[in-house]
Amino acid sequence: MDKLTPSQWKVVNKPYEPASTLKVTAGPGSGKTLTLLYKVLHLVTVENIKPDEILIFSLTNKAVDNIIENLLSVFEYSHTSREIVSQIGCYTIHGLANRIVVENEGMVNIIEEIGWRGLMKLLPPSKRTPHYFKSYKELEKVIKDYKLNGNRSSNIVARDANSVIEKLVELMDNCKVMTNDDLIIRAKKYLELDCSHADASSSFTQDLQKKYKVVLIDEFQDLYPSLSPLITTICKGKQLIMFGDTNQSIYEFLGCNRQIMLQLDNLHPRFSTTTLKLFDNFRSTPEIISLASKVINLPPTEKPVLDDTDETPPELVRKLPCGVSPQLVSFDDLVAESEFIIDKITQLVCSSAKFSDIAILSRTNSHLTKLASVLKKYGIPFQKLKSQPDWMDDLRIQFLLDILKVCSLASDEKHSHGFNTSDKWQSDFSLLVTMSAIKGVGDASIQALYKACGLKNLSIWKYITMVPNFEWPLGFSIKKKIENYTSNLYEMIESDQIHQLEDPLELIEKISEIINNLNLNPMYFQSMSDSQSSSEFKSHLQEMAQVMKVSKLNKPPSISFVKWFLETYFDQTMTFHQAKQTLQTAGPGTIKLSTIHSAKGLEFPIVFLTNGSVSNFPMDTNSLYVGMTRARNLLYMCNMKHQSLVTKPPSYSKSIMSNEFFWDYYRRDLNRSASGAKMTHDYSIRRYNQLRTNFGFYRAYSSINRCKSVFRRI
Ligand SMILES: Nc1ncnc2c1ncn2[C@@H]1O[C@H](COP(=O)(O)OP(=O)(O)OP(=O)(O)O)[C@@H](O)[C@H]1O
Repeated sequence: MDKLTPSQWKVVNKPYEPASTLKVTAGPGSGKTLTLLYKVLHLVTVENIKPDEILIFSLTNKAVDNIIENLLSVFEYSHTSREIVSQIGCYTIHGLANRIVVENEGMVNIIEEIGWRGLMKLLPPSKRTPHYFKSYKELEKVIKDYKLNGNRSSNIVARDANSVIEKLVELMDNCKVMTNDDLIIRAKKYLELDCSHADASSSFTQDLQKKYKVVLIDEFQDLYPSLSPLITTICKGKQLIMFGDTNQSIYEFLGCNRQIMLQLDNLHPRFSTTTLKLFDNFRSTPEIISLASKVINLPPTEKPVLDDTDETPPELVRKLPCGVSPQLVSFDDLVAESEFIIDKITQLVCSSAKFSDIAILSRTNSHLTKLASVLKKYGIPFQKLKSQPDWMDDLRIQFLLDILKVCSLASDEKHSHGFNTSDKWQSDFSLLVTMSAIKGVGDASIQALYKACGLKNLSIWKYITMVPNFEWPLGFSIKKKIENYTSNLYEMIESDQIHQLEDPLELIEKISEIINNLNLNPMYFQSMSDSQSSSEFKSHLQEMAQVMKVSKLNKPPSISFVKWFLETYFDQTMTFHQAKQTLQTAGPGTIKLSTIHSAKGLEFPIVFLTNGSVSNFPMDTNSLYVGMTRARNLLYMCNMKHQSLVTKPPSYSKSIMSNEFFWDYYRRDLNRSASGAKMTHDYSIRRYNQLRTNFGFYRAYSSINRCKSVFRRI
């Protein structure tokens, strides 16, 4: 058990008090997450708060996974630690909102790329001039703006296009298609509704209103204004304990953090609000802290300034210098950058580092993908840390899920007889999305069909299966294509087969067969990166099948398998993803690849921080600060463009290998015994030299750019 410092104890020992706020502010590596964990332990063991009365929030799945994993070790003294931890509510804010909404409304669609592109198909051609919606991203922005501000929208396009946007929003509402912001607003609405009927049977929504006594928020600097309605509703009247560091705020593009913090600061009366600070830094070497402070513009040897809310003695804990400063290097291209990274990794693992000590952090996912393919070529084991598994981002899988939704929802529509029930239309959205992927079915046909359904007051599925085709306002060849679509899905929907299939593999097989017969337009999936090859699709399909198998095991008897999977696959995937990543960490070491955003709250002994191999885009200060402060001992920074940093081309050096002082320091820092350093220095150098010859690293890291003039002449 780590020995807490007096300032950490002060946070932990602050007594439980309903309707109060405790705000803990502290820099990176000061032990905020650790203090949060011990605070939970204290609440359960000393304050007699039951585990199921404690709710913990963070913004990213990774941060939530990290908290759950560490809670297990904090409670390990108890033989029921797993049970205790499983009772503590630990969620991302969107995960929690999703659960509330699904509990109250059944299956909902969170709109993603494929859905926005489907909606684009419904825009009248005149509105599809470049002036209006050049891309689905632009449409997404306008719809979000319209939902927030309606006719008051400051966006001219949203106001101009109002009637079109209005129709799209209506379709989204009818089909329960939501943006993440809608999800938050809907969840808040259900929390308020539940308040009014006190004796409704127990539910997740009610637990949130009545059961929880303490809400802990990790990384409060990541909150943004649209989360405010839900968070303030949940926290009001409870003890709110929040931890954060404004310098690490990297979600400002989603809105101003200060705005929501003001609301949270004023949630409870001033006399019930306390702010405490932690000043120590247990993570990074003074060399790293000094450079990071320069970036964020803090005096490096900042003495804590005490304010009237904090009498904590400034007993600073800092690591001793390690003797190696962060290295800043710049490159002409990806080849030179990756040679540098591979060479350094080789030196490090030929010394005392393990692959699992190393992380490569980048601003963008696309740069990570390029580096991943380089690591693969050199046979270096790596693992991508992602907030959600790759299969969920694969457009082909999203299409498959949409076909499942069409089948399930259209089949339900058969049983809905009320004229104004919302489930009468629910399949429309997924049906439009999937139909518009058929070769030769253009925007005009989709629009004409959708309009005709509106006039008949029928869902699209009912229209194309009940209305004779000579009434359809479509040309002959389009009619044939739509009939082909209908006949492929007909049996699955009309004979209720979709709700009878209980075997995940059989279900995938049947749906794949349908998709295979649909004559899809390959251009529809064009925006997928090259890396999403067919072998990747196969492995994504296998991963989805694994999640399906897990959901099959926990499916309640009262619901069909497909419905259960579609309602819960988001939650189930996250649980499965977390379990899988834990297993991978336990196996042979792998280098971690992550965006800076996904690495929030994590730490690694060695970090390569890269801004992209040829990027001229300066890294924003807070992201740079977050990236740098993930490192405990060694930090390499590639192509960093920032006013406070000076980079230079790398010169070839292997001095880190012979720095015995550093490697002693390193092993002590990670609590590794010297016997763990089984290789002698000479042996390490011999091994490295051999690998260097194999890999072809010589005196400098070669740049293809320099050879460009030669290529031009050829
Ligand atoms: N009192 C302590 N004694 C020893 N080590 C500690 C102590 N408190 C924290 N640590 C260690 O310091 C490191 C950083 O702690 P933690 O991750 O909780 O920091 P943080 O403030 O949440 O950082 P960030 O803001 O970057 O997410 C961890 O390795 C943790 O185990």
